[in-house]
Amino acid sequence: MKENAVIAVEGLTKKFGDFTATDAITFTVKKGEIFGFLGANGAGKTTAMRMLCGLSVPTAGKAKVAGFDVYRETEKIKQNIGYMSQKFSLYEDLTVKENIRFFGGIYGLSDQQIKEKREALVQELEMGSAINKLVGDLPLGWKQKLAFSVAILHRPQIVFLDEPTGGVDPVTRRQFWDLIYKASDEGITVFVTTHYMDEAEYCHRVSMMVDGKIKALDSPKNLKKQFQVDSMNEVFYHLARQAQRKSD
Ligand SMILES: Nc1ncnc2c1ncn2[C@@H]1O[C@H](COP(=O)(O)OP(=O)(O)OP(=O)(O)O)[C@@H](O)[C@H]1O
Repeated sequence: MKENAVIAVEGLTKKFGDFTATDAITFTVKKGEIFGFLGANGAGKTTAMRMLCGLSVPTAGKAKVAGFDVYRETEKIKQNIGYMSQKFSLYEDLTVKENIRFFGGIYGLSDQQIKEKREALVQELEMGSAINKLVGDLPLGWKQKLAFSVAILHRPQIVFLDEPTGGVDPVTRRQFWDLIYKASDEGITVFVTTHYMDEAEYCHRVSMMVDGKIKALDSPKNLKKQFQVDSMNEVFYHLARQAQRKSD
């Protein structure tokens, strides 16, 4: 593994029968880096992310996540990562406090650690008044910020975010990204999929996936230069229109 690489992927492939969902992808991600993992619907992002999280066995290729092998050390991987998706995050029928206690317990934190983390988190998110509210009753933007903070409660090496800000406006997304930058400054690596191009602009580097393959990978600035365009939106459009694969 390259020095400083917390994710190292080489020729990683996943087939479902004859269909190759993720096709020999190769890249590395550095400690503290914010790595955007982009692609049109059906490009193969979720499939790749599931392999990196130790939730799905690759068909071929190699990958190490937090120094652990995706074939043999999936339990170690799960202990060293955080995960947040639009679909699975917090329990809506538990309060903010109960969610923090529940996930803190799952991550193996002591009662004292959970209390300290909870106090810091509530202060950071300015959520003191909501601590005993049901998560289901909170505005979506608050839920997402809370879900992110809970996903890094145990200070994992890497946090995987699968379309974390779906459905909220650019201002709320920007606030969410302040939390991402803070985590990155603390050395947590952020691996994020998104369909929002304002978020792509916020990443240190972005990979663009088309039909299972990585077609471009660089900083937003260099990608714009490479494709001679002014925005990540145009970079995305340029690449995504090459896709043959139909989205679901
Ligand atoms: N378990 C499975 N069995 C068969 N095909 C699958 C399976 N999981 C995913 N696929 C197919 O693999 C392709 C890639 O899917 P994947 O969910 O990884 O894409 P994605 O880039 O995450 O898309 P989206 O942005 O819509 O979530 C799709 O064509 C999908 O239908």
